[in-house]
Parts: sequence; structure tokens; C-alpha cells
Amino acid sequence: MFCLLVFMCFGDRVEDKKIKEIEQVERRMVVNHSRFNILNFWPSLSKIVLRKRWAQFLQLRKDQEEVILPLIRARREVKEQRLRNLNVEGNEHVVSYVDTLLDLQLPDEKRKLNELEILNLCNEFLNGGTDTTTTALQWIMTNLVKYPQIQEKLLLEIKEVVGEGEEVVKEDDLGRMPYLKAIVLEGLRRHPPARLVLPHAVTKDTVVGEFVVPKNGTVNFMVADMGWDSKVWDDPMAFKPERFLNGEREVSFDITGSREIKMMPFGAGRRICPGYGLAILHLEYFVANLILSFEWRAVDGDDIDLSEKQELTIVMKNPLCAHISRRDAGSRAQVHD
Ligand code: HEM
Repeated sequence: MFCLLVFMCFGDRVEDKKIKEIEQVERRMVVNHSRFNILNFWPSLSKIVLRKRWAQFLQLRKDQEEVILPLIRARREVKEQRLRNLNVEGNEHVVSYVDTLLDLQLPDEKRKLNELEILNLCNEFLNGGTDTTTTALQWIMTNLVKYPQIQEKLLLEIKEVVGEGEEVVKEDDLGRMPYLKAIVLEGLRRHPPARLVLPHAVTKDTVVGEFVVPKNGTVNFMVADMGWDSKVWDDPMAFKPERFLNGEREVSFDITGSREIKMMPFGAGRRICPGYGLAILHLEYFVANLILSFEWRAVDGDDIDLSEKQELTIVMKNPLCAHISRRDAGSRAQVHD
């Protein structure tokens, strides 16, 4: 998933070694996030009291700049060459996220983004889209192992759409797979990777039930509890993709919550996750191809434990361990996680 996001971010010419370097600097920043977060409070004091931590943070930031700025500069160079009609890349040019940021003009300030702002947005893109999507994917695959009848039904739908003998599900096929869409939505409802959204603040004194939240007060939302509310969802702790299908076997669920909010795995409103469309596409694409290529079975005697653990996202306490075998060859392999 991380490789895929690196390609989308910087274009498809990033070598494996470079991807590893990017992964290392990003990971170090993410796992130290809460240790560094405290530096935001009263920086003039923390620069004295937490001198060592500031030094670690600044070093890590420097490492990030050393690894990522050359990639941003390379895209700028390609862009300039294309503008000069030198087109070193031949006819094929894949637009990357960085290309769009280089083109962006801030409407209010009437200026372009500088390099460090682009770096920050790349960090956000790479980190926002990795753990969230892989965690959701693991939970969904877990349920397909736990409930083989759902996996079987999905396989039938996939084969019906791609045709017998076809080995790959293409992006265009996904739109004709309502059961797949329902499985992904059910996975996000039952196992939302983020239990809280990012902190929001109210813009004026606001009454919520019996409470007054004063202007600028921080508010957050219990994402999982909303999706598990038995007043809204029938048998909420069960994994039932059918709940998202109407009679015509179509999904008409508004994940953005613009009409009503029954669950919000991506948040809702102006600050909804900007990557929600991409995340759903990645989940549908990976689930469909993993199921078309492989049969997933529980290890004998394992009834699949759905206990949770808080890491960067809510992950499986006991990661999925399953037998997978190629659907065509029947060869067997055991995989972890
Ligand atoms: C299953 C996958 C994902 C889940 C469950 C998820 C969930 C969320 C949630 C709950 C928020 C906070 C929304 C709020 O505060 O109201 C958020 C924000 C964000 N997400 Fe995602 N996300 C996913 C995938 C992605 C992807 C693929 C990307 C980009 C490649 C991404 C980029 C971001 C960014 C940049 C923000 C911050 C937006 C802001 O500051 O306003 N996310 N996401």
C-alpha cells in the first residue's frame, strides 16, 4: 500500500531503495508522533526543558527533507522540461500528486506552495493513506475467512462480472460489483480503523444535549459507537454486508453523511477524509483481486479472534493467520498478517 501511495505521490519512477528510505523516515515520524506532539505546547519553554526531544524532532525533519525534497525537485524539473517541450519521458506522462501541488495556486494568498509546504502535504498523503487502508483491508479479509459463505458469494459475483477464466479484476469492473461494495462498507462500519476523527472545534458556543461547548472548545465523535448503535443498525455486531443492499441488489449508501449520518468512518462535513474515494477504490480493488486469485481459509481449529488493539489505528490483537491457495493451481501456502 505504501509503495502504491509513493508512486501516486511522486510518479512511477521511484526505486525500491528510495521507497525503503521514504518509509523509514515517515515511520519514525509517525511512531514518535505523540512524543513530539507535546512540543507544540509552549515551545519557548519546551525548547529548554525538552531540549533532547526537540533535537530528535529537528533531526528527523531534516532526514525527511533530505529524502523527499529531491523527489519533489525532480518532478519540478520534469514539469519544466515538459513546458519547454523537451518531454524526456516520451509520450507517457502519469500525473502525480506532487504535480498537482506544483500547479496549485492558493486563491486567497495568490501564490504557489513552497517546497516545505509540498513536503508536509506529501507526508500527510503517505501517512494518512497507509495504516488506515491496510488495517481496513485486514479486517475485511478476516471476515471473509471467518464467514466462507460470504467469500463464496463474493467470488460468484466477481466471476460473473469479469468472466470465467479471467485472472484480474480491473478498475472498470468494480462498479458492477454491488456485493463487493457492500462488503467494504460493512467492514468500515464494523471495524472503523479510526475510533475518533481529528479534533474539531466549535466556532461559537454550542448546546449539545445537556452540555454547552464553549466557542473554540474541542469536540470529537465516537466513530465506532455510531456504527454499532442498535437503534440505527439491526444486529450491529454481526458482519452482514446485505444490510447495504436494496431489493435490486444495489448499494445506495451515502458514506459522506450529507443526507443523514448513520456511520462516519471517514468523518463527515467539510473536514471529511479527502482520501475517502481513493480508500474505497483501493479496498474494492485489493479485496476483489485477492479473492479472485486465492481461496482464503481459516487455519484448522481457529474460529478467528476479532479482539482489537489500539496502535496507530485499531488493529487486530491477534493478526489474521490464514491458509491461502491459488484458485487455479491449488497450491497451499500459509501467510501471517
Ligand atoms: C480506510 C481508509 C481511511 C480511513 C478509515 C480514513 C479516515 C479518516 C478520518 C476519520 C479522518 C478525519 C476526518 C475528520 O477529522 O473529520 C481522515 C483525515 C484525513 N485523511 Fe483519511 N482515511 C482513510 C484513507 C485515506 C487515504 C487513502 C488518504 C490519502 C491518500 C487519506 C488522507 C487523509 C488526510 C490528508 C486527512 C486530514 C484531512 C484534514 O486535515 O482535514 N486518508 N481520514
